[in-house]
Amino acid sequence: MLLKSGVGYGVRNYWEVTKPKIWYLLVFTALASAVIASRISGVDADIATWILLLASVTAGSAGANTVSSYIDRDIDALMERTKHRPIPSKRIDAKHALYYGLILIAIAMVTAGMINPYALMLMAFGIFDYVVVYSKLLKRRSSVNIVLGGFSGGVPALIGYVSITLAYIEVGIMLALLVFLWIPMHIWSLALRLREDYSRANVPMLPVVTSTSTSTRIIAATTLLMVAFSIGLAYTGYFKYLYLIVAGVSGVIVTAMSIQLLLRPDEDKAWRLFKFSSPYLTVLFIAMMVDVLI
Ligand code: HEM
Ligand SMILES: CC(C)=CCC/C(C)=C/CC/C(C)=C/COP(=O)(O)OP(=O)(O)O
Repeated sequence: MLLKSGVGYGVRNYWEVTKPKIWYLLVFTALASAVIASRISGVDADIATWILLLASVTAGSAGANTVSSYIDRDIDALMERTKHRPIPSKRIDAKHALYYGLILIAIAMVTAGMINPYALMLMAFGIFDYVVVYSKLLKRRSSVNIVLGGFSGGVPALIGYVSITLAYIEVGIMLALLVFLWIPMHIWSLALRLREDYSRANVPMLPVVTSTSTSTRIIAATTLLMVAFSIGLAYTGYFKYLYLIVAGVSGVIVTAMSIQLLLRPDEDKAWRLFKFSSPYLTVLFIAMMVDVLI
């Protein structure tokens, strides 16, 4: 029975406004990067660092998503995909959501600062890039909004890495870059499937402002670039054969899906590529973690 009033109802709404199904993976990339950092460098962080990392990236992602939901409340009300969210559906007062998001961001900054200055600086950058650069400045103005806004997506992985060590920092940067390169396939396949929705809200996502053939060509090209980079990671000497096999097999699958979308574009193929994108990234990070742990 879905609660329609009372404490449980409020808690559910304040949980939902943070877009938890998104930040689960953001937090996972941060923790996975921290495990990789720990094993590659041999640094054994204390439990407090792990708890602070979990708290800061969860609060930072949840807070940034909540503030972006406040910023996007007008366009969210116009899109089928988002109009039932807590703010447009008036289950949470917009201003209350803003204050809530800002409190979460404050918690993220304090806990990141308790880890080290690098985590704090990266947290500030990641939140600024997503809330200000992407949500406030670019999302409604530029068809390449996710390029500059995409840096934020890779930041949790880098925060996870620097929370443990700066040794072999190139690995942390490569993990963040992998996420960054993954974003175009992730969002542009969704935007292709929901182009009418985005068009109604005047959000110039690339598939809205370009033809289907152009956007599917760009999706296929960015997917190939991401797959090549992911397989290249296997030859850096930090990971072993399991990751190479997983990156190879999953890379072939996601490449085939993007080429199928290019050759015979339709909404189902776009949706399937979008839905495959998150498990794909998850599996890559799991394989890297297992490779450094065994
Ligand atoms: C600028 C960068 C990004 C944009 C514009 C973006 C956009 C989106 C959008 C519009 C959705 C659908 C949300 C919904 O309808 O509930 C979504 C889902 C999701 N995003 Fe992203 N995303 C970005 C980066 C990321 C990053 C970096 C991660 C994690 C590393 C991520 C993880 C997810 C997950 C797990 C979902 C749910 C997927 C599903 O429902 O199967 N996103 N994203
Ligand atoms: C360091 C740190 C914590 C950084 C924050 C990283 C972060 C929250 C990235 C979120 C990326 C994302 C899911 C965007 C959703 O786009 P959208 O707002 O266009 O999606 P929507 O249309 O579903 O609202």
